Amino acid sequence: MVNVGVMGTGYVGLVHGAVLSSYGFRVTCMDVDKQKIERLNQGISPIYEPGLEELLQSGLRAGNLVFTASAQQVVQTSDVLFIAVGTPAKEDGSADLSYVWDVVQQIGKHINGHKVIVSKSTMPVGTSRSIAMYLDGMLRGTPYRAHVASNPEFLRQGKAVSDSLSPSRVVIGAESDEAVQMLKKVYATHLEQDVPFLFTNRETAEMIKYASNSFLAVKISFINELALLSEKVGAKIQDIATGMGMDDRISPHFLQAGPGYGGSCFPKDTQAIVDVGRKNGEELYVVRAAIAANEKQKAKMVSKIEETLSFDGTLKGRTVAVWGLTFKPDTDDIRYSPSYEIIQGLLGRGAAVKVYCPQGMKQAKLYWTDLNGRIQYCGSEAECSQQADAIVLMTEWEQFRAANWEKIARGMRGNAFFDMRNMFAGDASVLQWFKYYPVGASEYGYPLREAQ
Ligand SMILES: NC(=O)c1ccc[n+]([C@@H]2O[C@H](COP(=O)([O-])OP(=O)(O)OC[C@H]3O[C@@H](n4cnc5c(N)ncnc54)[C@H](O)[C@@H]3O)[C@@H](O)[C@H]2O)c1
Ligand SMILES: O=c1ccn([C@@H]2O[C@H](COP(=O)(O)OP(=O)(O)O[C@H]3O[C@H](CO)[C@@H](O)[C@H](O)[C@H]3O)[C@@H](O)[C@H]2O)c(=O)[nH]1
Repeated sequence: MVNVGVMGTGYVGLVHGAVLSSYGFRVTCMDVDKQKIERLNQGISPIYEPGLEELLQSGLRAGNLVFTASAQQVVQTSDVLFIAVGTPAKEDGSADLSYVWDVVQQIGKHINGHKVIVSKSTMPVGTSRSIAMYLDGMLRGTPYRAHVASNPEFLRQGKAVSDSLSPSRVVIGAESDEAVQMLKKVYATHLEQDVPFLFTNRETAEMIKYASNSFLAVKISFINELALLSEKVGAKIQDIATGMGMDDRISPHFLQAGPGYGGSCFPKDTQAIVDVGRKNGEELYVVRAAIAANEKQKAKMVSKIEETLSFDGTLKGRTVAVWGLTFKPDTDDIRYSPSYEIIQGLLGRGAAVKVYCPQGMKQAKLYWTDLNGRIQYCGSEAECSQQADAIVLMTEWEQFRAANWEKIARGMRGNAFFDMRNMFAGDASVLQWFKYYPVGASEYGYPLREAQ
């Protein structure tokens, strides 16, 4: 049986390690964050991800999932090592590969046999080859070999466990038989399940990851720009997306207009591919435009609220209830969430801001420290809306559907409802209580669908 090592226990490392342990592999997960490792050893997940904690606990109980802070232990007990550390954006938009190189150095230092090294982290084209060259240099004069492969990860947060159990595809960029054979063993379950596999070279695998994320970001920015136009010309963006999506070549996915994309991947990966383009003398105009349109979208959402609510060109004296801080539902991740910029925009125009999020408030208090003392954290959507002039729904958490609308509306000072996710478009049970402002349709253009 193959011994698997995972370096980095963020979303990708943890979910990948836990899923492989559920397939019966002995998996050692390593992280430099000792507190995280301590909690993981107690079966406590450091992130909110449906189904993950159960998987961690069953791996720990079965004894085939081990957490350690020792790089030596993970390197020396594993046949295959997955690199799953962060590759965040630097100030200039390029990918910060310092965590990746820390891990590679640890591998070179502790290596005690032939190993297959697999990058799951999203890395600019050429990085896997550089890692291979670096390790070859370090191992010169020893009997050991490092076979380096790229195996990008496509999981979505909030659906990470199910995406890992049933991935859309497995992409393997490998240039040695040892690496290919090892990854076929690791992914034997997916091979049996007829998950599509693509074997290619390392550069192509690295590019597929950036290409996929950039393309999805382009799709979102495209529909968001059309949403802004639709508001001006009396068209309805949801119907436009439905009509476009009826063409298989376009598909209806990733055509939900909203306040702009966020998260730990699209914003940094679009910037990183533009940076790679620039360094190679190719301007990626389409991706650059998607980034610019995303910034515009967030600013436009603030202007829309301001234009609707302001008395005297500012939002002084207005109270806004923001529902949802995470960049999407079913995660506690607030990285690059559009909520942050919308809140900043509202505060900058003088509004008082109250917030509520089912899972994101702990992280927000911890990381959005510049907002501490400037916004009021509330215990529920109803408390958040008390005496507010407007609700701004930022994240489409399912629990919002069960809100007591009459109670919420009666507890408010005003009755504006900005639905940045079009979650309640056409829903008469909600619309009867509010002046409703969706994204991508003029106020009078609704309901989009006839209320049942
Ligand atoms: N989050 C996602 O949904 C997702 C999906 C696909 C791909 N990716 C990519 O996967 C990579 C990891 O993303 P993430 O969101 O899981 O990261 P993360 O930021 O959540 O976690 C990274 C982890 O690596 C640890 N780490 C840092 N240096 C280390 C070292 N030297 N040794 C061991 N551990 C170390 C950190 O302590 C942290 O726990 C990134 O390149 C990202 O772009 C992320
Ligand atoms: O039609 C849509 C779809 C998404 N979004 C927004 O786009 C962002 C990203 O959403 P999503 O892609 O669902 O979340 P992630 O978990 O960031 O997953 C993306 O980024 C991961 C990290 O690279 C990849 O692995 C996944 O395949 C890719 O979907 C969020 O702010 C969403 O609200 C929209 O505004 N409209």
